[in-house]
Amino acid sequence: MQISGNVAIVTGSARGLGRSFAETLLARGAKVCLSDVDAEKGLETEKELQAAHGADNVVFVKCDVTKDEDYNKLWDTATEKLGPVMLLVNNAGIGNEKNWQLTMDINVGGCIRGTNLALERMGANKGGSGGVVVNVASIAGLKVVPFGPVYASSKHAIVGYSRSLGHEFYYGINKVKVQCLCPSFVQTDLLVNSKANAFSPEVAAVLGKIAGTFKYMSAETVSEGLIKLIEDGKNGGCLVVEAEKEPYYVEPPLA
Ligand SMILES: NC(=O)c1ccc[n+]([C@@H]2O[C@H](COP(=O)([O-])OP(=O)(O)OC[C@H]3O[C@@H](n4cnc5c(N)ncnc54)[C@H](O)[C@@H]3O)[C@@H](O)[C@H]2O)c1
Ligand SMILES: CCCCC/C=C\C=C\[C@H](O)C/C=C\C/C=C\CCCC(=O)O
Repeated sequence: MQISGNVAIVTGSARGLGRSFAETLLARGAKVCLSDVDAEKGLETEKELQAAHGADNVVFVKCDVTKDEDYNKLWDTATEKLGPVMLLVNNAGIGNEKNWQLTMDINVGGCIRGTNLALERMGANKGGSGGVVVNVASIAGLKVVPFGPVYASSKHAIVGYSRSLGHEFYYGINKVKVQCLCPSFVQTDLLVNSKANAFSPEVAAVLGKIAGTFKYMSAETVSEGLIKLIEDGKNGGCLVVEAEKEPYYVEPPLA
């Protein structure tokens, strides 16, 4: 899909990777609707990005991805203020092994709620003109993660969901491409919060050593991966982004 001139929604974009995705899409000529459960930080980010990219190109709408009614309002406001939405990046996510229900509801439920709404609003079979959904999974959706089994299972679910819905069978009906992005580590608040909500002190200690164990990438490196995924337009594509490697597509076995 061409990015310039199109309208995108990015969930969880008040900070971290979501903010970087929004900045990169804006730099490529898209209009972006920021959204987050944290309205204070979201409005601060809106102000900064409007100053950098133009007040008519960025808007913030509060949306808790666990709430259907918030998603509906988000889509309506984005369309009203920026134009027809062609790209949804389901990015909001947490790592809370203690509150596993919340982790599943945000990480998996948020992607499914957002994707369902996107199919309803963009689907060619529903009067829309098609579009693209990118679900932000993680390399934790493809690997064993001893320090985060709940987080890993939420990300495995997103990979399976995106690859399945990204099947040609669905595209033939709705003309909406569904893809997923699987980054390795980036230093964001996610890691800090995951450590605070770790399953046990032993696991928290392991999370405290991530910096010395794995290589971090910049958020910009991951954002370049997002752009590649959107521009390649590989329906059902699952793109891995790791430090010091070119981004690469994976097809888990038994496909
Ligand atoms: N940081 C990494 O190393 C890394 C690697 C791979 C994938 N990811 C994924 O990238 C995404 C973004 O993570 P990040 O590292 O930028 O984390 P982050 O904590 O910096 O940002 C997450 C954002 O999501 C928002 N959020 C939390 N709950 C929400 C809800 N219910 N509704 C709406 N917004 C909500 C937060 O307020 C925050 O702004 C997550 O899905 C994460 O799993 C992160
Ligand atoms: C308790 C939650 C787990 C940690 C969550 C915090 C940050 C998350 C970052 C990313 O999503 C990556 C998470 C795990 C990566 C898993 C394996 C790393 C293997 C890297 C490699 O082999 O190169």
